[in-house]
Amino acid sequence: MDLFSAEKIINILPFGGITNYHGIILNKTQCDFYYNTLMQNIKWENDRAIIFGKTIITKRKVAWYAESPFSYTYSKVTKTANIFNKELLELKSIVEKESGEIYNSCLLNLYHSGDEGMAYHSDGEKMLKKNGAIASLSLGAERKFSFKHKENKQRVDILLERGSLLVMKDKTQTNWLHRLPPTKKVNSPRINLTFRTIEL
Ligand SMILES: O=C(O)CCC(=O)C(=O)O
Ligand SMILES: [Fe+2]
Repeated sequence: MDLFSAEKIINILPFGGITNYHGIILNKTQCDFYYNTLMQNIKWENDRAIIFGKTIITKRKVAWYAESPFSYTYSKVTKTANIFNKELLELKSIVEKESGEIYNSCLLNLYHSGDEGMAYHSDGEKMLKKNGAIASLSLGAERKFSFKHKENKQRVDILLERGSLLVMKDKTQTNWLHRLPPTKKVNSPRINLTFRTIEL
């Protein structure tokens, strides 16, 4: 984070956590380049989710990348992380500079259209550093993102612009759920990268 960009960073949560919206941090050329390259080069896989005790395959695709090939268990399946490629290392460095935090892994999501989203959850897995920052970078279609407070159900919505950065930290995951609602208004793909710190 540099002194000149500090003024446009805002905490969008009224209480119970810090989630800073940094606005657009990538220019159009960078957005196009990374969107196209990641679409081609990432080892996208279908994701699994457990709904009412049944494992289903989601249309949304995912991929885990990290500094080292650590194993992780997700929806009862153990997988091994891919190693960061050149483009992910470049984006990690940009995001680290902008957020003032360091990350060692990245979960990527590919939503082919507005039909695909992600249900309310918080990212509090045991492997994640407690109250560590999660930095979310958006490419492709703009989508609405929603927070809901776990106790009083208060909602906060934000539009995640192309090339923008949202950093969830402090008590955000303890007190708030978040989701990417499906929408009829979008019919082009979105790629989201969430940089995280895994305790290895
Ligand atoms: O797609 C997004 O903007 C958020 C994804 C997310 O919440 C997650 O991967 O945990
Ligand atoms: Fe999440």
